[in-house]
Amino acid sequence: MNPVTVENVTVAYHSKPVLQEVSFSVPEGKLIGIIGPNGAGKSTLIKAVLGLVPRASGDVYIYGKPYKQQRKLVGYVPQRGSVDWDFPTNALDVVLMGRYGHIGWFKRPSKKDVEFAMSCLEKVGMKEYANRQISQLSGGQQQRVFLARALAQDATVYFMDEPFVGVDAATEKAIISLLNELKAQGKTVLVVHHDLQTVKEYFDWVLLLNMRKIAIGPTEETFTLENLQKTYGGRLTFLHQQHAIVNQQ
Ligand SMILES: Nc1ncnc2c1ncn2[C@@H]1O[C@H](COP(=O)(O)OP(=O)(O)OP(=O)(O)O)[C@@H](O)[C@H]1O
Repeated sequence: MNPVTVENVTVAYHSKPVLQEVSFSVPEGKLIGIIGPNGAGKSTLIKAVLGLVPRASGDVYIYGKPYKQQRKLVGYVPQRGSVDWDFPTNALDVVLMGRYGHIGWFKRPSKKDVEFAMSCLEKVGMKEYANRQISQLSGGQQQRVFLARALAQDATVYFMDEPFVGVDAATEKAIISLLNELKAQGKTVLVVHHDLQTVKEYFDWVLLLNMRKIAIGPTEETFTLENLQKTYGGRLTFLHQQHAIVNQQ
């Protein structure tokens, strides 16, 4: 069964549509890049799947059932910029938030939960920052803490919104090896991604989006100049660059 199925989803902000009749399914155990220009509706698509913005129409299924019934299966890494980092909390507590689906909101986390959260921090190289206030972490370190929180969720399907933005090369490598680890465990990971140069290297599948679904499928067949042209429109200089990228690889 498909981990994610989106059927005819339309989303409008203040009655202006930003996603129109988007339909697709993704296969299990793949890393899938969501690619498209600024304002294409990539973040909105993720939020619509997770029920964080209302859909004007359409349905979303996670392993064949509505998201509400499958919440526990789904992990989310929001855009770093969308979070209030001044909120007074430390890295460990942020990661423990990922466990609440398992713990229940009104119970205290057990020793086991804390140990598991610490092991997630260790995986992203942030164990020694467990007690550090999140406002006192660098952007890349904050991003790693978010990934640790997603790992703590122990989900089956992950949605990540631009996890590579503002991180250094070492952190980018750490994140991509983590994504590959999740994939090796049979998990499905959908990632909003901007750097077209790394698409072929990182992703098994791509979803090209610009208000509508332009194309979806295995990267090799789908990440073509023709599809990029359809996705990015007539930005000529830009497309020349893409032409070089597509031809280089
Ligand atoms: N809360 C909101 N209220 C009104 N309009 C919004 C809201 N959030 C997003 N939009 C608009 O919806 C469109 C799609 O935004 P979205 O953030 O989904 O695009 P994106 O593809 O993720 O862009 P980017 O690559 O710049 O992050 C944009 O035109 C944006 O201005």
